[in-house]
Amino acid sequence: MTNAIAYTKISTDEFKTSKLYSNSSFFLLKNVDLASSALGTTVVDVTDDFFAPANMMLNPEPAIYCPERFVDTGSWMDGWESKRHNPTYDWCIIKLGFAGSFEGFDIDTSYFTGNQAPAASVEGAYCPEGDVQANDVQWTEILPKVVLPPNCQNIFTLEKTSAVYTHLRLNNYPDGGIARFRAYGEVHPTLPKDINELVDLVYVGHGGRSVQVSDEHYGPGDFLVLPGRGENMGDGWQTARSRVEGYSDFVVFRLGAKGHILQAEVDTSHFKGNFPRQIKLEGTYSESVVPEKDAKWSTLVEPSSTGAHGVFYFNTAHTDKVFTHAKISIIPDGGFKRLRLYGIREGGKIPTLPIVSPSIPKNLITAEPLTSEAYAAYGQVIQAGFAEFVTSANQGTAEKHHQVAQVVNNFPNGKGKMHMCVFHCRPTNELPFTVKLLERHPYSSQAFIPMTDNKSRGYLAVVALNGADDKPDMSTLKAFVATSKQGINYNPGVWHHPMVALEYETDFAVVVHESGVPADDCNEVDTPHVVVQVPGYHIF
Ligand SMILES: NC(=O)N[C@@H](O)C(=O)O
Repeated sequence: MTNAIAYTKISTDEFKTSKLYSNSSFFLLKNVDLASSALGTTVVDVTDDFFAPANMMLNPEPAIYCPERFVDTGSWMDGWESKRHNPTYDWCIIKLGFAGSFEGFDIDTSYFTGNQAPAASVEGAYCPEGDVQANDVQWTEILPKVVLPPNCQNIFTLEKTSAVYTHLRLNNYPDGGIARFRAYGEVHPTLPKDINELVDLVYVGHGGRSVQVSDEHYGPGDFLVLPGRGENMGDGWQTARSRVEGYSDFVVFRLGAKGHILQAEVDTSHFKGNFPRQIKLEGTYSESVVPEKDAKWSTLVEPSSTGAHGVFYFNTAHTDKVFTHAKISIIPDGGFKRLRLYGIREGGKIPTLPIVSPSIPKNLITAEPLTSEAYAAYGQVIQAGFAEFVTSANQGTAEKHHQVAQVVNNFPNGKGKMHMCVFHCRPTNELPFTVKLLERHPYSSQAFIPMTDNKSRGYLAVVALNGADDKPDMSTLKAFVATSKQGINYNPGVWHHPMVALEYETDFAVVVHESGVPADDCNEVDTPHVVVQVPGYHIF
């Protein structure tokens, strides 16, 4: 169907002041690149991407060029590149992370100099469910066939906003390479039907958009409201270093829906040396896209500290008020990964406060520091300084801390033999850590004693007592963070997770009795999944 929208091709310089990019109040909102993989957009199907995979077009990072790099199909290219001599044309169907309407496109042929796609067009389809390639799905041309010079951005603004689509089809005439495909527009918000449901009012999928940013030197303010928690610091908002006394950076968001803001979540994941010393949150009500200069701002969260690589929750003031915009300030500068503003839309029923953040998994426990007292029901901590009986030893050159742990052999008929071994443990790369199984040694205690070269952040001990059904009693599940100066001894029959070393490879000397009969030496069971967050590590 060809009812393409009239368009204007603009230069790269004009882009920064065009409606596609500018977040000044003169133009419409700064548009978001709905084709970005950062929004969850993916390639559904492509006719051919022999030289380079189509999904690379969706990478939010700019394309790069590595002329010296070759792969088995030819030159390595950063983008989509189909093979030569297509008698008709290639196409690529992408499923948008969020349905949206469009203001323009950038079909970027950077670094494709003799193998670029000479021409392209863009179509859209609205197919929230089912197969977008089914015969009854209607595809509408949004951008007609346009010429693509090599090695440059090709930016097209539409004379009017397109309809709302869930999928785009990029047609590549007849074949060749496209480095990046940007589809600038606005998310078509999908908010829960139940107005009393707690929602993240600033989330991009709910229509949240940045409308003013003081500085986004290293990463755009929009990144704060993207899905997920990103992969690294590049997925967050980050400013330049300020050198002015009393300075602070900020982002003003227009909420996806006006409402009561009840709790703020600030995620500083991967911001380990540049997280904000403090944050401040304000709200206002304005019918304008960008609040007026004299807008009245209410302080929802007074300047409050954050920290490295973590998630911080702040209950807000003025929960009775309805806001249309929120302003998050970072003092003095820096950056963080995500901002969530949990609230109730105007007209909805405000729940009992404070709320429990919906981002905290229901099956979450937090690891606590390992101490003899806290661990007593499960076994003993092997460390100096806590024994009841200490004597001088080694001609006065040492102290002997007596009987810090009970080494127990309950094997019947003397079947168990004491063994010492070493566990060389690689650190977990999964934090928060999900417990899915536990093990026990029915007849023997088991001691783990770290032997580190001081490169250890310690380890995680997850334990549970035995239940009446002879399975782990999950109500007694606890998680402890042990330092590299603490050993741990599991009492016979105490359920525990296999060793979880943190951050560095760690060797453990292990003392246990074994009979050589597997069922008597160790039992392992699957458990309901429990998420363990470890303070100071990547946490929810
Ligand atoms: N990527 C790549 O090698 N492309 C060229 O070989 C070509 O366009 O055929």
